[in-house]
Amino acid sequence: MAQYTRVSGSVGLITLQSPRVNALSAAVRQGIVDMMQRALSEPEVKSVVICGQNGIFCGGADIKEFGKNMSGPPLIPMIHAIEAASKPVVAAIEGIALGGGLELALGCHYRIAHAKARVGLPEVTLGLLPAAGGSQRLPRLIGVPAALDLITTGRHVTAAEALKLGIVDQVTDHNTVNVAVKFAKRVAGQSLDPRRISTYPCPCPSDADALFEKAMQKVRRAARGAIAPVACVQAVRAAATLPYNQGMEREKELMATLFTSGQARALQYFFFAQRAVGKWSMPSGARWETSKPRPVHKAAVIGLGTMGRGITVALAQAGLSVVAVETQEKQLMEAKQAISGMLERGAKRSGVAPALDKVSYSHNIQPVADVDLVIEAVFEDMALKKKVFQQLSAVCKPGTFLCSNTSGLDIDHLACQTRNPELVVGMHFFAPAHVMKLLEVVYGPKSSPHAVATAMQLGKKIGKVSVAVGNCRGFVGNRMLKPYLEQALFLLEEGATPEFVDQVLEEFGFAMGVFRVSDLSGLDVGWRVRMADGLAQPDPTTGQPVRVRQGRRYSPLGDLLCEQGRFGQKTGRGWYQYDKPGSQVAKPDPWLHSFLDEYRTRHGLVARRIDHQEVLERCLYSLINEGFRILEDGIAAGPEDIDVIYVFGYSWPRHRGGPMFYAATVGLNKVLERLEHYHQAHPDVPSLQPCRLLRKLVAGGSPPIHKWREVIKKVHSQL
Ligand SMILES: CCCCCC/C=C/CC(=O)SCCNC(=O)CCNC(=O)[C@H](O)C(C)(C)COP(=O)(O)OP(=O)(O)OC[C@H]1O[C@@H](n2cnc3c(N)ncnc32)[C@H](O)[C@@H]1OP(=O)(O)O
Repeated sequence: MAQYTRVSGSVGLITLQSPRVNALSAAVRQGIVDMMQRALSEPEVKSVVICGQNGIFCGGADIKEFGKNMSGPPLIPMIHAIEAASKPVVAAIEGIALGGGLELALGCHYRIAHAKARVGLPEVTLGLLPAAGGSQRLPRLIGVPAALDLITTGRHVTAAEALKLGIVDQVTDHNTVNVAVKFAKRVAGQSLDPRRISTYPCPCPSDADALFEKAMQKVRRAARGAIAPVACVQAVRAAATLPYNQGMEREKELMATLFTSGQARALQYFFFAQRAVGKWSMPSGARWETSKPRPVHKAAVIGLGTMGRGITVALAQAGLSVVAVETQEKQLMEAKQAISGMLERGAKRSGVAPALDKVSYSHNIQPVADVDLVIEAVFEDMALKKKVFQQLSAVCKPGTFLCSNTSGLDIDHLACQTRNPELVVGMHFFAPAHVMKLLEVVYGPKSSPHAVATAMQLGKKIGKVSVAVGNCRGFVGNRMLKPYLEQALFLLEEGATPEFVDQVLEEFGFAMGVFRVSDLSGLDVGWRVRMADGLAQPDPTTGQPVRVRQGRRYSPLGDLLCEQGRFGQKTGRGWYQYDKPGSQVAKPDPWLHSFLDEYRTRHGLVARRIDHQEVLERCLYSLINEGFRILEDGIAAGPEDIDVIYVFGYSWPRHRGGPMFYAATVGLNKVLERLEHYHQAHPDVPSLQPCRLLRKLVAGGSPPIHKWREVIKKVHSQL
């Protein structure tokens, strides 16, 4: 809807009204068309201001309408009519003007923004391009390089930057609508010809071909197979090389391909998935709306290794006071230096003062007595963590939340060490903790809804996307990773090379294949866990590693590499070789190939040709199958939780929506059929056995992903 009022005698004020972000739904578009007609037909009205209700100009097209039958007036003619109007139209931008919202503002003759407003064309993040003239008007207004940057990244810019770039004409600290109304009165009657952006020539640099070639290479490198960024470059190129009307035709053509693409569907699903995870629920019935978080002003971090340092930085940068505790004096000194460096570099990047004074350091636990929340980040060792939780429980003031950054240990065992187990939750950060967006908030059987709500709110405050998950070995992310890693090792045993497996996964869209990731994070990390689990020891009778452990197929390849001191990048050798320890350039290693040959011979394995399809299916479908088990077990509330974890924590390509959305795209019956096929070929690999929920979904006709929760509920009620 849009409301019309006459203000200050001669200004028609059109207010967009569509909670929460005044998206351009059919009703809003109809309202704009009708109210513009009214303003233009009233002789007393000399100029028009468009604004949005509740301090938000417009969040763009209504994404919920995509994929449905679009009704109401189309956006492009609506914007053209505004630009062609005979009376000046001023956009009063408060809050945000994004996507179609900014395109609407670009169709206006003037733009006035509040100092706190942000503008941008984020369509690329939804698998689209700015197709309501944005790709043709913005380069004409601010030039090709700046428009390419904004359109291909989708980044939001502040009002100050928008003014500098020339996107807005004025920025104000005062009431934006009042300022816009005054402005509209002043410009009434002035010629509008110089204000219609579509008539501007596109300022095009002399080396346009080279510029577009470079831009194309850059987006292709970053896009990991996403098609929208490429189409965005093509659309801007059309603006630079074609007259406006032909450019608009090209924009429409490119959009037609994107609009119906699977990638756009995946990215739009992912947009709503990110919002869905904030609406968490626990099997107990506790939910986000009814669970009140407690305020956290002061926090503590225990253990200042890599993770503890990153967590300290993330908390301090968000304005919290942090007590950083490290009992080893040398490590404490090093951590102080590292944390200060990270804070200084971060502050320089964002143009603010470094939050050095937010962090106080201690080599004992006493100063945590008055904090509101503690995050334990000591070495991943249950005995050590238990001891820390006992100490914290004794030292902290009543009501302090005690959180562990464990990546997979049992939260309940830690909660049992404390006087108030209801205050204990997991806060599983991902390295580097001040950079990675994901936070798994892990609730145990005793965790209170307040503790979960507080950890979720703290996550939001420090800029993380937080997902509430149940307590099990590896939680969601690492639990699903296990069968994926296992399949990758089995593929090596059967004839593949690390570089081939990685190539297939990188072509799929992962930033790095499984073996390159393993080299980066260090092979010894998993080795230590397997040793603690009694898996990595050689067979006591022969002294030879065996390929069966605990009754199922096991690959000791990773353990054997670790026994040789090959821990990955840090030792200069792992699944690949590196020029020197610490180097990041991975090269195939002939030693590793001979080692694999010898290994296969020793174990009577005959190498066979393994194709792309098998690598993808075995690695991804085993991971997806575990995802279904996680849903079946109630560890994640819905597929969106898993997908958000995988995109933000494990570099799953966003344009494929996450593993569960991908399974839905491939077809659940196909996933089931291929899992059955591989399980038949490898009956000693339980993770390939299709789980009950997957079978149930297929038997129920493979309902769309937004209906899975209903099936999951039924599965739970039958248990
Ligand atoms: C051939 C066809 C031609 C068609 C041409 C038209 C194409 C136009 C392209 C576009 O305009 S695409 C849309 C571009 N806009 C965006 O990408 C903005 C998306 N929104 C956001 O980034 C954020 O929501 C926000 C606007 C920055 C606000 O963030 P905040 O954290 O304050 O709130 P949220 O929780 O994210 O959102 C609140 C609420 O609003 C819903 N929502 C937000 N934006 C839209 C939207 N564009 N359409 C529909 N709904 C939207 C969001 O889902 C939340 O809903 P909930 O139910 O409260 O969870």
